[in-house]
Formats: sequence, structure tokens, C-alpha cells
Amino acid sequence: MKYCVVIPAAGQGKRMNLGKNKQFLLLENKPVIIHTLEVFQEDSWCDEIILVANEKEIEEIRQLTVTYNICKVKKIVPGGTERQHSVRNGLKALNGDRIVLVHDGARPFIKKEQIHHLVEEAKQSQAAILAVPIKDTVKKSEAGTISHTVDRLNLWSAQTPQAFRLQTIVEAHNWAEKNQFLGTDEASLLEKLNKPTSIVMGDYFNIKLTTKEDIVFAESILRLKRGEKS
Ligand SMILES: Nc1ccn([C@@H]2O[C@H](COP(=O)(O)OP(=O)(O)OP(=O)(O)O)[C@@H](O)[C@H]2O)c(=O)n1
Ligand SMILES: C[C@](O)(CO)[C@H](O)COP(=O)(O)O
Repeated sequence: MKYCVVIPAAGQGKRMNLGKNKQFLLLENKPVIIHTLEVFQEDSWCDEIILVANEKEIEEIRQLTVTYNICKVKKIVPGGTERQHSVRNGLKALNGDRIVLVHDGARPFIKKEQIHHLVEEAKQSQAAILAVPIKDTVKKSEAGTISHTVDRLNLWSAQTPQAFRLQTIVEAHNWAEKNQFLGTDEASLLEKLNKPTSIVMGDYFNIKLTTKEDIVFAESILRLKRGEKS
């Protein structure tokens, strides 16, 4: 079963506060974005990667794809001011009736087995995302005071990849642009169109590198992965 993937990597990495895009942060001497790209390069189900990069970083990232032989990267397109705009630019590079995944470049620990479960679900339901059950108790607060505790029974922490029939997600992005709606993930756009999206169990190792603490977690995950291989 084949799919293509749009990988948004055109953020600023402000919360990581490295003074540069966290995609270029080295984990065991390899840039974060390459860790992520290698998963899809090595997955026989993936037939095309569309990478979205900051305009000024396109040449640097293109050189990395050559150095690491990520030959499935067919296009590198410029990002936008928001993640949603970057994803939209990536989707514009695709056509045909196919399953497209959207996966954060900042999530390097996605596993092929989970991608395949997600693609199989999206094939059936036209839309599916990886997610994990929330582990903490969730509070809502106004001005620093708890207003209420959110019932965590059916609360999930959405991850990526998020998988869609291409025309379904393009329709959702077109609606969002027309209505100037900004969502923090693709599934939130489908919700606005009352289109159902399935949840597929992800895992807690599929972290998004966001703040400096995540570098420590990432290095531990890599040590664990190395231990598994030895
Ligand atoms: N305008 C944007 C914003 C984000 N992203 C990408 O979307 C993914 C998830 O975004 P996030 O973790 O928020 O990355 P940043 O926007 O770089 O982080 P920050 O919000 O801390 O600046 C990342 O791979 C990021 O590069 C993007 O392509 N274009
Ligand atoms: C898409 C996402 O990774 C799902 O959890 C998340 O919404 C991205 O949020 P960010 O603030 O753009 O990192």
C-alpha cells in the first residue's frame, strides 16, 4: 500500500531557543530532519517525500538530502508564516488520488509499523491520526486559577503523521483558507467540515522536539534504540 508524505520543517524553533531552526540540531551527529527523513526513505510503502523548508534554508536542507541520499525527496517547497500554511504549500505539490501523510520534521522517532497501521486505517476511513491517551490530569484555568478539571477519559494527545485521502485534506485546507481558520493540526480542519477522523494508537516515544528538555529525551531514546540493535 503506497503513500506520499509532506514534511513541514519550516518553523523557527522559538521554544527550543537554540538561535536556529531545531531541524538542524544534531542528534548523535545527525540533523533532526535527517533522522525523520530516513524513516520514510527506508519505508518501501513511501513513494514520495515533499519537504517544506524556510526559503533561506532550502539550499542547506537540499544539500543534506544529497549528503544522506534521501532520494525520495522529490520537491522542497517554501514554508509559510504558520505551520498550516507550510503544509498547504506542500500539498500543492501533489496530485492524484492517493494517501498523503503530514508529519512534523520535529518528530524523528516515528516507527514504520505505526505508519503502516495509520495508512491502512486512512485507506478505509479517508482520515486517521496517531494519538496517545493523555496521562496527566488536565485543568482549565483563567488568570492562574483553576476553573475546572477536564474529564480525561476520552482525551488524546494528537501526534503526527496524520493521514488523509489527498482530496479530503486539500478540501479542508481550501475551506480553512477561505474562512481564515487556523488550526494546529490537519485533523482540526476536517472537524470544521464535520468529516470523521479515526484515531490510531501511537506511542509515547513519538515525541515532538519542542523545548530543550526534549533534547535530553531524544538522546535517551536514541541510546535505547542503539541498545536494541546491539
Ligand atoms: N511556519 C511553520 C511552523 C512550523 N513548521 C513545522 O511544523 C512542525 C511542528 O511545529 P513546531 O514544533 O511548533 O516547530 P516550530 O514552529 O519551529 O517551533 P516554535 O513554535 O517553538 O517556533 C515542525 O517540524 C516545524 O518545522 C513549519 O513547517 N512551518
Ligand atoms: C501537529 C501537532 O504535532 C500535533 O500534536 C501539533 O499540533 C503541532 O503543534 P506546533 O505548536 O505547531 O508544534
